[in-house]
This record gives sequence, structure tokens and C-alpha cells, in this order.
Amino acid sequence: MEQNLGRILVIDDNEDVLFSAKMLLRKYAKEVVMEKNPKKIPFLVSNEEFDIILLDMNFSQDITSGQEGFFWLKEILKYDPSAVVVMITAFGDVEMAVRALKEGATDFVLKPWQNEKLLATLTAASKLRHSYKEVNQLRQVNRTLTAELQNQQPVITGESQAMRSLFSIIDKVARTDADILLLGENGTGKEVIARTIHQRSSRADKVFVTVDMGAITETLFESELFGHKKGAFTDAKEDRVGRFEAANGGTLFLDEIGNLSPALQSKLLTVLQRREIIRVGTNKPIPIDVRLICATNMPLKEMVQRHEFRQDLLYRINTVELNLPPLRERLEDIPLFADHYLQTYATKYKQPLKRLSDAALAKLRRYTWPGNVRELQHVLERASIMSDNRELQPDDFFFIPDEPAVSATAPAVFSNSQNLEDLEREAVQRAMQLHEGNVSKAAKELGLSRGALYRRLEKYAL
Ligand SMILES: Nc1ncnc2c1ncn2[C@@H]1O[C@H](COP(=O)(O)OP(=O)(O)OP(=O)(O)O)[C@@H](O)[C@H]1O
Repeated sequence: MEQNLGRILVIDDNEDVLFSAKMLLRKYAKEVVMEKNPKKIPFLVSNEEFDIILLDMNFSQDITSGQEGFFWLKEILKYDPSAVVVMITAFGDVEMAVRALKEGATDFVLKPWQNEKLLATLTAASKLRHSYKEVNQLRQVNRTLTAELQNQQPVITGESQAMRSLFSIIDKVARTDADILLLGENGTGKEVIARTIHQRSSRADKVFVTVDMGAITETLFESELFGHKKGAFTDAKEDRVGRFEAANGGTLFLDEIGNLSPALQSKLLTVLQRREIIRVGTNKPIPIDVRLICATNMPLKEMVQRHEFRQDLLYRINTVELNLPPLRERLEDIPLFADHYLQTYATKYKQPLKRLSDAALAKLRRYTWPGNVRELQHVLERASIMSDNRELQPDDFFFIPDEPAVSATAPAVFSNSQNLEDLEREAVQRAMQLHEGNVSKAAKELGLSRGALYRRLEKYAL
């Protein structure tokens, strides 16, 4: 038997029992903690995690009612409702043990125990503990996913001709299983559109899985995307399903596809051609049924000409190619977005609804919106917070004049300031410079999400 029983807590006031339990179990458990005094139970279970708790039914000598055992069982389950408690009971107390089962114990063993029987009981208990843990983990994942779904903002079609034709194509292609490539500047809504396509497809009741290709390192690429088997490499502590498998039956959204290195492009191409993946550390192909949507803000066709992006990969992913126009080419969409966001922020900040004055709208229409809808959203949020007026005026909106982007060839000058904002600005600037403007990589370097980095880029006008 492997050492797979995890951390075991044994509580018994008889030192001989504790000692023999320890001698037997230490070979099979990660750790055996012994405790004579049941009053320590609350402290122990609230501060440490135990996979199995072996609990005596009777503590004070000569008292055999088992009441103490029931009391402590209840206490343990109060702290950890999924605790796995095996009762230790003397021969003849079977009735009490059965009552303990009804009150939440997992099993019981009779004293003096037979080693093999005790090990068999604890092995079964350990399996149960694993299942409880798995269920808890899945519940948490489910909660996170549900929250994410509820958080999703509705898509706004827009009034511009460009967006209306885009949405009529989306309605047509969403129902097919065609792979789609979304092209457009940062913040034009590629991810929103990808989710919309999924929601309008026959896979809508299945999952939508996103992968930020710009943020995945070369070493983790295969394991992240295709999964791995326990022990395949040093950190592979357990079997793991990759994003392709997780998206099986649903839609896989590969964002920032233009950032993939040539080596990774060819790995991805192989999987897309074969429509099967092989988990790292195995050689068993697993068939994959995903609808693929890729997105990038990079000029893939030019990259193909410069041999920076594989032509065969481009042909694989662009069965249908959709271009998201920058906001400056669809300024007529601004009022609709503005209404939507002003309503959102009024609710979020518990303020009366604000509206744009004609002059403010005219100012928004004159701006070039390098950050597109994302920038519009932030500008409206800032104005909603800062302005005391119900009608937002041009002065409530200020734009930083276009500055050249931070470039690797023109190093930025850093100050010696100790002001926290200055330091943050410099860290952001440095990371952007280091990664030549690649937002995903810079965000990873800074330990931020892309959204959080975008907010800082905008805040510091970088
Ligand atoms: N049509 C739309 N309807 C509703 N919200 C939108 C729309 N387009 C963009 N947005 C909003 O703008 C922000 C940026 O959108 P999104 O993340 O989809 O852009 P993106 O093109 O994927 O950006 P990046 O290339 O930087 O990842 C989001 O907060 C999104 O809610």
C-alpha cells in the first residue's frame, strides 16, 4: 500500500492505543497526529486539515455511555462538515457505533483492532475524503463559473452600418460549426463577439473556454492546452485536463493567437489538423470536438509574408474571418454605448442616472479612441464618478493627447521617486517596454490580469 492515507488525527485517552495506532499508521499516512485530550479538538480541527480523524467514543475512565464521543463528533462536524471521522469503540458497543454513523461518523473500528481490518477501514475512509474534496472543489469551480456567467455584460449591436453588417454575418455563421478568426484592435470587442457567437450557436449549453495565448509560456503550453498525466514532469502532482479537453463539445477561444512562437504554432497546427490531443506523459490520442474561435490584434497576413506566422495555420483558423472596426470608424455607436454604460455605472455607484450633454457627445465623437470601446467604457466610468452634474459636460472628459507608445528603442527615463503612483507607473512602463508592447506578457510579468493592466495603462496614459 502506498502512503496515501493523508494526515490522520488519532484522539484517545489511552496512550497504548495512541502508540499502537501511530506505529501501524505512520507507514501509510503522510502524518499521524496523536492527541490524548479531546478538549484540544476544536483547536486542532479549526487550525489544521486532517484527512481522517480516528475518535474514541469514551474518554473519562469507567464511563462507557459514549456520550463524550457523540459530543466530540458533533463538534468536529461543526468545524468541518465534510470531515471523515472513524469512531474507535470497545467490543459490545456496536449499538452506539451504529448511532454514531447516523450522527455523521463515516465508520467505526472495534478495539482491540486487527491491523488489516483497521487499514481497510481507513483506506475506504480516505477514498471518501478524496471524493468530498473533489466535490467541494467542483462546487467552488461551479460557483466561480456561475458568477462569471452572471457578470457577463450584454453585447451591444451598435447602430453603425459596419456593426449591423457584422452582426448579420455573426447570426449566419454562429449556427454553423465553422472556425472563426476575429481581427481588430485592442478593446474593439473581440472577446465579447466570441462569447456572442458561442451563445448563438448549437453549443450554447456547453462550455466556452478562453485561453490567452500571449500569456502562456513555451514550457507550459502543452500541459495547459493538452493536459498531462501525474508524474509527467516534476510539478505534475496529479492528472490534469487541458483546455482543449475542457472545451470538448463547446467552444474554445484562443485569444492573442498572433503572439504564438513558431514552435508553438506548429504544435497547435498538428492538433487542429488531427482534431485530437495527447496529454503530456501519455501516448493515447483523445478525440476533440471543439468549435474554434481565434482572435488577434496583429496583422496575421503580413506576418505570414514576413514568415512570422505559418500560412497553413492561418488557413486552418480563418474559415470565416471577421473584422471588428475600430471605434473611430463607427462613432455613431457612441450614444448607444454611452447610454448603456451610464446606466451601468449609475447602478454600480448608486447614483442618479447621468446623461451626456450635446457638447459632451460632440467631444466624444471628435476623439480618436485608440483604446476603442474599452477606453470609452473607462472614460464614462471616470466621468460618472467625478462629476456632480446630472448632465455630463465636455470638461468632464479629458483625453491625454496622443503620445508615442513606449518603444523598446526609445527607453523611458525613470525617476527616483518613492511616490507609490510614480513607482506603479514606472513598473507598468518598464514591463511594457520589456515586452515590446505585448499586453499579455507585460500583465503576466506584473502579476496583473490584462484588464487590470489596461486600466493602469489608461490611468497613466501609457
Ligand atoms: N459590442 C459590445 N457590446 C458590449 N460591450 C462591448 C462591446 N464591444 C466591446 N465591449 C466592451 O469593451 C471592453 C473590451 O472588449 P473585449 O475584451 O471583448 O475586447 P478585445 O477586442 O477582446 O480586447 P483585447 O484585444 O484587448 O483583448 C469590454 O469591457 C467589453 O465589455
